[in-house]
Amino acid sequence: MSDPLAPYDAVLLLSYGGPQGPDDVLPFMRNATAGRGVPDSRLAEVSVHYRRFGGVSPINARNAELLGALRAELAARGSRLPVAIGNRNWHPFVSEALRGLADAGARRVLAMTTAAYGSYSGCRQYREDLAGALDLLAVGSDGATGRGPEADAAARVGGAGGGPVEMVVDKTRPFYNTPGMLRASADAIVAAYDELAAQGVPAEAVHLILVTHSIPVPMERGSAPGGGLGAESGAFDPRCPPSVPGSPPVREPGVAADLSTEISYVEQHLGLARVLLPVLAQRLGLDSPPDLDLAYCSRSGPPQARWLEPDINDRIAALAAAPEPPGGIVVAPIGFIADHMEVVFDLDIEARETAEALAMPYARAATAGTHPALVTSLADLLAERAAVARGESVVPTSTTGAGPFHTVCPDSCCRPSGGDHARDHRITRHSEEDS
Ligand SMILES: CC1=C(CCC(=O)O)c2cc3nc(cc4[nH]c(cc5[nH]c(cc1n2)c(C)c5CCC(=O)O)c(CCC(=O)O)c4C)C(CCC(=O)O)=C3C
Ligand SMILES: [Fe+2]
Repeated sequence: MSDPLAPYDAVLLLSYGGPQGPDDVLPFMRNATAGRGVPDSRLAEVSVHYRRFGGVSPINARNAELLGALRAELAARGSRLPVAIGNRNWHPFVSEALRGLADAGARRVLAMTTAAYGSYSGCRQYREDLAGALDLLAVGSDGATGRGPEADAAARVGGAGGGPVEMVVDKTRPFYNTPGMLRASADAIVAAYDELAAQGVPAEAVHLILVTHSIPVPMERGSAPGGGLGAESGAFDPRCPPSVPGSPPVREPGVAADLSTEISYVEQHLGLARVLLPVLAQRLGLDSPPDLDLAYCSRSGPPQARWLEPDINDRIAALAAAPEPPGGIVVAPIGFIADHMEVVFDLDIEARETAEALAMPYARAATAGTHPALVTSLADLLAERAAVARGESVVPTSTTGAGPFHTVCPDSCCRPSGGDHARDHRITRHSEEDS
């Protein structure tokens, strides 16, 4: 019997990666900031966050848990495909993961990111990582020496890996608008409200702040399939040449793609918020939904660059200074699916300290993690993408009414900045059947 995820022969979870010990911190930080205009002062500051946790990022353990849960769910659905993890900035790198899958016989891989929302960082940049890894694979290297042109060249000369392999990798759509994401977020926020209630702060007195990773304003403008606000008209920007020379435009078999409904990084969050808030009102017995309040954490980049605001700490301070301050604050990191460094440092340490200094009761909602509803939705998304690859008709579901996001990334998807085509890099090619 064929695998439910056929025609794919392997699944790859794409993630950011993080240091596994003190000696990894600096090289990891160099990878994470290489060529990205992050000042040395910020590199030093974030390195201290990692050292505070013994140089071990929590992201590796969280990703291992997700990998385990996804493997179990796929096995329960009758799939025998290997499921691996590959990271952008630390071992196992995407190149190492693909080499491992290739050595096990995989030639057509289905990739899914741990990023729930589409943006350059969460979508296109992973496709660039894949393109680089596929290049290494094609010349016969395992890429174990890491990223960057020099490392790549060294890996090629060293030839540590097996022989050259041609592989095709496809990627699933963002999953912020799946039922699992909604369910997991609602459960976590209700639990955080309960935590404050136990401290004597009733739900009516709580102010909810949804939090996500800040990104540069130009990246926000580029963060939609049509090239975002930077594109002049239409879903596809005719000025943007195919990223892979000679590749035909991407078409989705069986999917009536209305890309005009595709929305930017911020709009994706607001879309989830708009369906989440009424669910919360109902679950918490509130007369009206909590206010829609989205704040940002983990700003990076030089001080003069514009990033999405308000910062979560500034937002807490503003609420505390309001004429009628709330009785307590629930901070819900809906932008992240796991408790990695941005959550355990920026929210559990920094933002909590801000709230405590202002005598503001504070509870941080859990991330979705391995919530069974999320794992179900992730497996559904893999199945959906496999059906598209088989040429079957699929109707992608969306809880937000604003999607569904494209199942196959259009060429113009998630640019680093709204109008800056010169910065477009090579991205992975899709398989023949999709184009
Ligand atoms: C949108 C987004 C997500 C969510 C989507 C996704 O999950 O992918 C995300 C996740 C993560 N970001 C992470 C870590 C870092 N991000 C950095 C820097 C940056 N992030 C950016 C954006 C995002 N980042 C951007 C625009 C930069 C500026 C430089 C650049 O344009 O790339 C830096 C450099 C130092 C700094 O400037 O903070 C670090 C160390 C970790 C791992 C945490 C751990 O170890 O537990 C994770 C999951
Ligand atoms: Fe980041």
